[in-house]
Amino acid sequence: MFGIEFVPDESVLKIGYMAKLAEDAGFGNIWITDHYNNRDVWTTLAVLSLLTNKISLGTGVTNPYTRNAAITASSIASINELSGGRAILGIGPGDKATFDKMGIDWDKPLSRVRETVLAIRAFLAKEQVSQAGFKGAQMSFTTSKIPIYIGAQGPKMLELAGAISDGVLINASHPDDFKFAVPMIRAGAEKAGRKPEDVQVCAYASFSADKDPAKAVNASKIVVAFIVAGSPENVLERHGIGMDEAKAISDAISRFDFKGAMDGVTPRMTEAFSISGAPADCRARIDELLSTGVTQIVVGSPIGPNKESAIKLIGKKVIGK
Ligand SMILES: C[C@H](OP(=O)(O)OC[C@@H](O)[C@@H](O)[C@@H](O)Cn1c2nc(=O)[nH]c(=O)c-2cc2ccc(O)cc21)C(=O)N[C@@H](CCC(=O)N[C@@H](CCC(=O)O)C(=O)O)C(=O)O
Repeated sequence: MFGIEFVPDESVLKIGYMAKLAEDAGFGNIWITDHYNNRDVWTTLAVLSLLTNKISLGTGVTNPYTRNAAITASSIASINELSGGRAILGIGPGDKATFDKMGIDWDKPLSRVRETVLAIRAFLAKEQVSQAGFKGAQMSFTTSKIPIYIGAQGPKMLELAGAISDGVLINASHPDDFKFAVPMIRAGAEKAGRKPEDVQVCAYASFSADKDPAKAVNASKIVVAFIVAGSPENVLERHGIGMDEAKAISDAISRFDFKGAMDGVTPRMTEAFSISGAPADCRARIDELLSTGVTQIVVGSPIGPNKESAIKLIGKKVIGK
């Protein structure tokens, strides 16, 4: 199964046009990111509900801090009704950097995700909800079942996702990251008495495809730079990337010296943090990921040097392969 990520940092109608392209190219899911400074994720999903016919539509990912469980339940149920049952809720603990700017105290993210997912499930089942601080709140409408996926990287979040979610969206592109993550998801599912195969494992990867592999790799550099700058030490170590190299990139980013940051991106970093190159290169990496237990590839930013031609190329030469 192939998904595709769109970041609503351009007009919603432009995203709608690309969503239709993706549906026609054979993608099965669309994931819309949720950050306060971009177009609103729910407005975007509503427009996509009307512009597409069969592709699933999800938040990739929202969070439990900027909207409470009742509002998120109402929003995803409205999208599900509007799209004829194609909605998926993707929810993660959110971005600390973003919350710092919003003055939101990122306290107990693990517990907050757990209690929010369980409350949303109760709202969607039209129950009277008196958990997570609610006092008998209840939805006035229901729709068909909505899968709930969790965006996770850390060990405890991965285990939690295995225990309570229908799928896990993991920001990673390399088999070594999934050899680390999949056993934790499975352990979480087994501890909760679930079958591990009931939990979809999605490689939410930085992806860049082009007939010219060098052009594809070059287009991925800015995204890889941000991933390197934001990666915890244990992940950098796993890929043999030095803290000093990562710090040089993160310093360049904080100076808004994006060219300097991209110049600091090495082939090892591109290999570790993106799926990029010609279609055959991408397909080879995908096959490696599938062998680790990954069940869905999410084609994330930048998609390619030219988004529209990359969507068509991936449809023909990667999905269609
Ligand atoms: C909170 C954090 O979890 P994490 O899994 O590393 O979260 C990293 C990301 O998944 C998270 O930031 C996501 O929201 C990022 N994210 C997005 N975040 C956004 O805000 N918007 C997006 O659009 C978005 C997209 C996205 C797509 C895929 C994906 O995988 C992640 C994405 C963590 O530290 N986890 C620890 C647990 C920490 C812990 O134990 N906390 C305890 C106690 C801690 C304390 O006492 O404070 C608790 O919360 O109860 C762990 O898993 O081991």
